[in-house]
Amino acid sequence: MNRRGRFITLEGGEGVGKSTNLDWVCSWLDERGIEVVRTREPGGTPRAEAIRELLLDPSSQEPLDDDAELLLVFAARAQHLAQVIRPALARGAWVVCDRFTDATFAYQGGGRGLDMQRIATLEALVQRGLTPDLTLLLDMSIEAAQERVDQRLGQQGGQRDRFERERQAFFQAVRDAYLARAAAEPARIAVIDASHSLPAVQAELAEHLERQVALWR
Ligand SMILES: Nc1ncnc2c1ncn2[C@@H]1O[C@H](COP(=O)(O)OP(=O)(O)OP(=O)(O)O)[C@@H](O)[C@H]1O
Ligand SMILES: Cc1cn([C@H]2C[C@H](O)[C@@H](COP(=O)(O)O)O2)c(=O)[nH]c1=O
Repeated sequence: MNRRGRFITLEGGEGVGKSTNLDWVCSWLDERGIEVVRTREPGGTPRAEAIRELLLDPSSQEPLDDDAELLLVFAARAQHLAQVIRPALARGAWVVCDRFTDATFAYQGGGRGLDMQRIATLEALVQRGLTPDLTLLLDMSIEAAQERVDQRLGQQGGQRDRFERERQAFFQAVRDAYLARAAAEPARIAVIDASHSLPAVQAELAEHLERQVALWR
């Protein structure tokens, strides 16, 4: 693939501020004249969003098998890559995505305890070498992030999805897996202290984005 754009992902556990900061990252790039495609996983296309519904729906009485969950995540990703991400990168747009495969290693690998090597095999099959140029990992304590989730649900209403209903140990394993990936790939994954105020978090995000823009030009 003739890849001209850049691929930025935001990652982190529940409630760390990904959606809030995704808006800000997109505006920051837009102000610099860069074409931005804002998207998310699981989802990003109508069919992939339908898979997202299956994954997040807390109401079904039928438990979702861990392997089925993993394969659904990658099925949605294959569709998203084909319909949105690869075409956007090929025409030179920058893709900013709320979660990508680091989330699979963190949630299905760390949280569910699935074999990381099996996940890596699916990653190679589906992505064929396409990985993010920069990953902004928002990190903070589980307890403080849960307070933010409660605060958001209090303000906006809605119910906890299937993942948000998991227990504390699951979220701790997710966080540990994210941090392990960041330690293994420090050149790609920047860890941002998400417990800071929004302006402080965004100042740190800007430093990483500046570096990416300088590399690109
Ligand atoms: N740095 C911050 N300081 C204080 N509050 C924040 C900060 N960042 C985000 N918030 C607030 O925390 C709540 C959760 O933020 P947001 O929805 O962006 O998180 P998220 O990571 O996308 O969550 P989820 O994974 O559950 O979708 C929101 O009410 C948001 O306004
Ligand atoms: C990409 C991806 C996502 N998940 C989980 C993580 C979240 O709980 C939900 C998505 O909802 P949010 O609005 O982004 O918080 O899906 C996952 O388990 N595996 C993945 O690869």
